[in-house]
Amino acid sequence: MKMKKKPNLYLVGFMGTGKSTVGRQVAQHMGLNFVDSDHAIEEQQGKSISEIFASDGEAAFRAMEKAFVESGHSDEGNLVSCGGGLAVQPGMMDLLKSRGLVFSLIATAKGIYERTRHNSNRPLLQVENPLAEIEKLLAVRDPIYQQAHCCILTEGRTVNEVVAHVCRSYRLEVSQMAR
Ligand SMILES: Nc1ncnc2c1ncn2[C@@H]1O[C@H](COP(=O)(O)OP(=O)(O)O)[C@@H](O)[C@H]1O
Ligand SMILES: O=C(O)C1=C[C@@H](OP(=O)(O)O)[C@@H](O)[C@H](O)C1
Ligand SMILES: [Mg+2]
Repeated sequence: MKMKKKPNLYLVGFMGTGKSTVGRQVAQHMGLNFVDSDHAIEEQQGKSISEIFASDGEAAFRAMEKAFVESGHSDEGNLVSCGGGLAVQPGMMDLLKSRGLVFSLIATAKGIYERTRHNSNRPLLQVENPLAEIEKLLAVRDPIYQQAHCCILTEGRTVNEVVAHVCRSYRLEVSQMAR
């Protein structure tokens, strides 16, 4: 990544770790433009994530995420809250890291289940046993999320605490890049 005053910050991590909620607030604090990959894709496609999964399928959605990363936003000044599966595609962590800083938000399967169980807008969790599905997906995805520049625990911490931690870590990473 080239040295930039306000490098892009990509928030990655599993569904329900708080990427969208935390990202919006961090963007406000840091003067970054807030982009949510799911919202950007919904707007571009004119339908919801659930409708995209139902009508086009998951593989098509992953191609839309890749196209978003490659050409859907400028290369500095953005905070991008990524959909949970975006960073998992082969080569994607390296691509994100070439475009900015990448931070992972981390939570346990149980915590994720509690945060997502009352929502029906995540098609991958609309199954008979969502907790088992979360555990299965986490086992595959965790090693990939851990390749981020920085991993931030969210369990047992308020949104405000996580926001403050992300802001501190972003400032620190930017100041170290300037040296
Ligand atoms: N640190 C936290 N503590 C408690 N609840 C949280 C925390 N972070 C996020 N949440 C809640 O979890 C749910 C999922 O958050 P969201 O930002 O949509 O996650 P993601 O974008 O990673 O899927 C929301 O209801 C949000 O308010
Ligand atoms: O983990 C995933 O594969 C997905 C995560 C979702 O975003 P959030 O992580 O913001 O819930 C959304 O992109 C889609 O339902 C698929
Ligand atoms: Mg989200």
